[in-house]
Amino acid sequence: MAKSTKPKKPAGPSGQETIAIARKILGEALPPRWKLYVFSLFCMVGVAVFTAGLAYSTRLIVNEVFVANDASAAIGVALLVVGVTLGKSTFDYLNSVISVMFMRSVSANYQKRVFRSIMAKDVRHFGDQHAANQMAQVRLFGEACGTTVIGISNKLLTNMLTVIALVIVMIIQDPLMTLATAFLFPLIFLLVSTLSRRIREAANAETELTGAFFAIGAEAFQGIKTVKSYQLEEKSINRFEEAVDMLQERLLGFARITAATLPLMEILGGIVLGLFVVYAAWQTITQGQTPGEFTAFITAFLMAYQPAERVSKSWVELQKSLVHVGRMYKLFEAPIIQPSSGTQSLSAVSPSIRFDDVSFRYGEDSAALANVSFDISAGERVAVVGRSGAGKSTLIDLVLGFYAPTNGHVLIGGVDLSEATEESVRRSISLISQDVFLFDGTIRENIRDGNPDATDEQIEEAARRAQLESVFTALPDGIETKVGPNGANLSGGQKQRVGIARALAKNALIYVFDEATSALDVENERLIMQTVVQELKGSTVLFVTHRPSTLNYVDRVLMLDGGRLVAFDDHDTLERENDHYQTLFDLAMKEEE
Ligand SMILES: Nc1ncnc2c1ncn2[C@@H]1O[C@H](COP(=O)(O)OP(=O)(O)OP(=O)(O)O)[C@@H](O)[C@H]1O
Repeated sequence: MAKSTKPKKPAGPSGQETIAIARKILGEALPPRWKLYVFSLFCMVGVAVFTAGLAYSTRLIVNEVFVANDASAAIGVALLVVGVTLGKSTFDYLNSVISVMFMRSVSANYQKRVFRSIMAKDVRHFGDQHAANQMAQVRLFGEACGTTVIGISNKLLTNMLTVIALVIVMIIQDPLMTLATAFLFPLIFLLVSTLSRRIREAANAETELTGAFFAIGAEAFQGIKTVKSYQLEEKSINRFEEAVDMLQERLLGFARITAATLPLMEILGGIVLGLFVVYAAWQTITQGQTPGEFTAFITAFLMAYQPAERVSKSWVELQKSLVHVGRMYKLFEAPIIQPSSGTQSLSAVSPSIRFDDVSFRYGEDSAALANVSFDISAGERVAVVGRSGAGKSTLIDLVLGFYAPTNGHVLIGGVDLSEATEESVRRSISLISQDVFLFDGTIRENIRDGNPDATDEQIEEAARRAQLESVFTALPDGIETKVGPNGANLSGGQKQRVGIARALAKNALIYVFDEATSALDVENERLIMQTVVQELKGSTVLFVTHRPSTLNYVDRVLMLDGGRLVAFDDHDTLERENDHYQTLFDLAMKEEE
């Protein structure tokens, strides 16, 4: 289920926090790309100098050609103007290309980091968030990093350098008037900081809205058969449209704020121009100044105005990206709770399993497992049974080290899982679940995922042991058949057999079959269970099951009810000695029918 799409109205980060985030990302992103950056700086200075040169050349045009009435000077001045424009355009072009290279490189780098960081989270994190939502974060955060770095280090800098160069031209022409225009700066600062604050407040909700947009869409497509068979198209469409409208509203809000920047800046500029016309007329009449000086000043002012507008617009847009970058750092910094993060290896231990007074809660909910204690010997085969919600999957997740117990200890071969390395826990236990997940590749590649070091013969042997040979005869490319996205080209039973082959290739100490044979018919289940019993002699095997036939292959039955261990012995003894056992067993097995 996607989380609620309704965004809270969170306060954005403060200006100081924003500056700290900006410094952090620049500190990380610029040093490794310093050569490119130095070249980019060179281009920025080039753009600024040539732009100022262009403004200054208007003085020559007016004074040398028109005021002096010298047609012969026109060619020289014209060539100069073309040369200056060519220089400016060349640097502009180079600067744009470099900034795209820079931006892509930064975005790609952070997209990889965000993905890696999400992958490192424990499984609980994935239960809370839709996969599409997480992918939206990967994309949004990565792109925000690229936009931020390039926004600050290139766009802002180029425009600021250009403004400085043009202000120098203005000072050369008329220092007094330049000083008079300085009153604009506090006004611009006030305007920009007000808009920035509003953008930061608005940007916080964007990640959730974008996530909801992808999550709701993906959910409908993934569950398309359910959607169609229950005629839920309208419901899915309405949910998606609601998400689109909310995102749209937010994006329009951003657009309104950013779009307000330019007209407001223009009004300020218009006031300065009006004042300047009065001042220039007075100077010409009373002080006898030449029109060339005024033209150069006005050109420099007008030319400076554009980059100044761009500085303020980029600054306002930057606030939005910085909010996303801030959220990304929070993701990086959030502690990763690894249930097994010790130093001990499980590779040499015998595969016994001990639960020592284990309890487990999901958050504040009531205990999913309460005071469970048992010992499973190495090499034993145990069926884990119980009604729906009894705690079977939770127990298995604790054995797999996906969660750490809230109380008590889980030990494998005498080693507490909290003291074992995560890598050795993963390597020692093999899970074969009901919903087999396959990657989009060949059957061979999927089996190899169980053991990347396996030889081709070992892979084929694992396929044979999982009764896949009969499947291969029906598939044109045999073991090289492409399974499609999540095995879409295979039947449910074929997928389960590939999943079993992958687990067998792993050569683990402990095997957990979580309803793994539920999609197989009785005959195929029998064949596979015989294989499992024969081939996994040295390993400990747990079967979570609702099928009574599984009991033919196990030594003992572990029964849970309401999170408590209610029975643990061989089936016949339990039937004989435990009054509740048969009733509970029948109820648990009925759920299969
Ligand atoms: N991710 C979760 N967050 C909160 N509660 C959960 C979560 N997973 C399971 N539970 C709760 O924990 C209890 C045990 O669930 P569990 O999935 O372990 O039962 P189960 O015996 O495997 O059920 P089933 O046979 O239906 O798969 C249930 O009350 C369930 O609602």
